[in-house]
Amino acid sequence: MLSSKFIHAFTRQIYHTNLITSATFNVIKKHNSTHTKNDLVLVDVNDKTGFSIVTLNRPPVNSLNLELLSAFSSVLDDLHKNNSRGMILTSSSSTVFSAGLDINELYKPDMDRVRKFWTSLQDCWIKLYGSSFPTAAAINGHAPAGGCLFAMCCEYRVMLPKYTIGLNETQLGIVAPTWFMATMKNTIPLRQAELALTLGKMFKTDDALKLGLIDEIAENKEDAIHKCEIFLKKYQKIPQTARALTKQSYRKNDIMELENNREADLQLFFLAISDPRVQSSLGKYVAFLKLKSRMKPILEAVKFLKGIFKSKKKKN
Ligand SMILES: CC/C=C\C/C=C\C/C=C\C/C=C/C(=O)SCCNC(=O)CCNC(=O)[C@H](O)C(C)(C)COP(=O)(O)OP(=O)(O)OC[C@H]1O[C@@H](n2cnc3c(N)ncnc32)[C@H](O)[C@@H]1OP(=O)(O)O
Repeated sequence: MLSSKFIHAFTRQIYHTNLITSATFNVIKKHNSTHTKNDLVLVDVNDKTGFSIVTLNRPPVNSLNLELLSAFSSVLDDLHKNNSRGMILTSSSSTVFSAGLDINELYKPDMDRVRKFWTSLQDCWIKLYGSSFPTAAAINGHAPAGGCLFAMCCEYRVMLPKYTIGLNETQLGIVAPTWFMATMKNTIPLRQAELALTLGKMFKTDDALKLGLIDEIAENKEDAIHKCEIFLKKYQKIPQTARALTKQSYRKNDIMELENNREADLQLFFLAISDPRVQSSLGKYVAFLKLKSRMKPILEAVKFLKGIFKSKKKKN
């Protein structure tokens, strides 16, 4: 009953998007690139392929706060309305794809804002994981937690060498929501997902490839985007509605589970972040991140000096 209702709704939605005239799409094409409020998310449409490159642009680490999530959510709406031919998700940072949820939204939160924040995150996940258009992630930097989640929502992942990706929540003393877990279960083998989730494991690029958490390794960002384009082009020969319905049917149980329990999920989140032990873990983590950031110049100076000593030793 539920599934036929769901398929029916999605079929209507997809037929609806197919019927949207190309006029709306041309508006985007003509301008070629569109930027959201505050430029937190940049959108560039490739005239030749019709693929949109969506760039998360919140320096320094693209941590996902309410404003970034709201901007991303409306970009996903636009792509859907404009019957996008495909999306490539990437980052404007040279070392971080996304640092995941902004810890400042979770630590000592303002309850009004945190409700909007969590609802926006739910919106983004439902729209991205269930998108009718095909998606690929060009992971040009570290992708912990929420960063990994958004990459896993895409159907294909290309990552640059020597970065890390994973759902590390347990390391922070928090529990990944069930829909985060479901997304990982849809990406890597079940047992590996359980181990990765309970250990809060971050995988280096090579290991992520072996595990199937990513699909390819690229030399640099341009190469990653190119590889994503090659993937998206494969769908050009496949009838659009059949492809979209297959994807959405495949993911529908996970999506319906959240759709039907959004308020309960929100309440569970409130309960979790109100727990003094969770707040204490988050507080320690915020302090650790700040300390690490401040120590960076010292660590870099030590590395530099070590290099000089090493080269002097070699000469002698
Ligand atoms: C039933 C439910 C139970 C419990 C629910 C409760 C909560 C569960 C909800 C959801 C699950 C959580 C999902 C998440 O996404 S949590 C976020 C996890 N993210 C991380 O652990 C990443 C932390 N960051 C890093 O590891 C590094 O920053 C990174 C590798 C990404 C980049 O390293 P780099 O050396 O390039 O930069 P840094 O010097 O470390 O950072 C620069 C700057 O940015 C600040 N920063 C970093 N990450 C975050 C973040 N996630 N949020 C906010 N701010 C962040 C860092 O402090 C530095 O700031 P400053 O000190 O001002 O320079």
